[in-house]
Amino acid sequence: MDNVIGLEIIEVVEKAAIASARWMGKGDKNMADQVAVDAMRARMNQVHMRGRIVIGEGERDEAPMLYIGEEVGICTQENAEAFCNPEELLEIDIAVDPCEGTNLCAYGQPGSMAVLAISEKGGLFAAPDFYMKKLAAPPAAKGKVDISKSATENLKILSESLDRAIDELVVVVMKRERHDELIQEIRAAGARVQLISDGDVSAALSCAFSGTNIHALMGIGAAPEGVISAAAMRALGGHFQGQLVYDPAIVKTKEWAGKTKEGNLAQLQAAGITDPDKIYDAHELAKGETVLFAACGITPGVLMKGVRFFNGGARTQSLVISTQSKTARFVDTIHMFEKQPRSIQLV
Ligand SMILES: O=C(COP(=O)(O)O)[C@@H](O)[C@H](O)[C@H](O)[C@H](O)COP(=O)(O)O
Ligand SMILES: [Mn+2]
Ligand SMILES: [Mn+2]
Repeated sequence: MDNVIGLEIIEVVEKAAIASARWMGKGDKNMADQVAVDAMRARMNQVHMRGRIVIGEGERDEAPMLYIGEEVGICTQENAEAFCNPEELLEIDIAVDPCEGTNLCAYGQPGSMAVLAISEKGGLFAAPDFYMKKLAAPPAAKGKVDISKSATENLKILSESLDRAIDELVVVVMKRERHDELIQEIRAAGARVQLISDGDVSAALSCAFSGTNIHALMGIGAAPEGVISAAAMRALGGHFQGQLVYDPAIVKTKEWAGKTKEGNLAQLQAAGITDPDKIYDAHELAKGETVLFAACGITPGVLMKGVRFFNGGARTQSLVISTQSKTARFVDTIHMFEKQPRSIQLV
């Protein structure tokens, strides 16, 4: 799978990132999202694969999305039988977030990116559009920290695993009312908190690389983003655990204000989730034999630069991670928009 689509999926995230970046700083998060969705879909439909979207995104906040169950790939085009034999093409499942951090993009803030994860059919957990409690940590702490332990206990374990004092640890937490106590606890334990408004995929991913000065992600974000983060963390050998959250009183968001715990539990049951309290590790959320992850920076982030436009083109930076080739590949691309570019700029 790696060789066949590895290179093509770089372009899928690049196209989405470029489209979204044109709306960077314009204050319109839906447009930033919509153009990324359209660009991702268009490029995906040229890839030689039989793909199925298992995680789209947007139901929760009614954002534009690639639909769950949507089929993508070259064989979904009109007259496809004239130039491809579906039986010969790879059947794969895809989790996408064409613009992860729509607010970040709309308001010109760091950390938004176009992102996707791919595995063979059945290889990715088809997470419902719920919330998820998450714990991400560096490879050295994998299997040692535990989402069922308190933040204080996990910080002690992290400190031992990384051989650094607790006050040398930085934990990323989303700035949300639901995290007020968690933030207090982390600070009381002596660690430092980096608050983010959005973009917890980037935060989870950053934990896997030493040198980012991010040592853990704690707290509750969205479940679809949890699966995408898990795919990357599995391939990188980092720690990732997730647990669905179904109680609106814990989540404390206006989106869930009208929901009930009982209603949410019934929804999970209907989705085939028999144990709503299950703690999933990265290998369960992204269990396929081969897992690919690709991201392209929209705005500048910890790991990737954002899209930089010049007259007639743009430069992007992407990251492709593969369990098959055991690589984390940073890809730097200059895109030429005109047939005869006037100049190709190293921006
Ligand atoms: O920041 C995020 C928003 O993603 P997007 O809608 O694609 O721009 C994600 O990283 C978070 O995981 C998540 O969606 C967020 O935490 C949801 O929580 P809330 O904003 O409190 O509803
Ligand atoms: Mn997102
Ligand atoms: Mn998004």
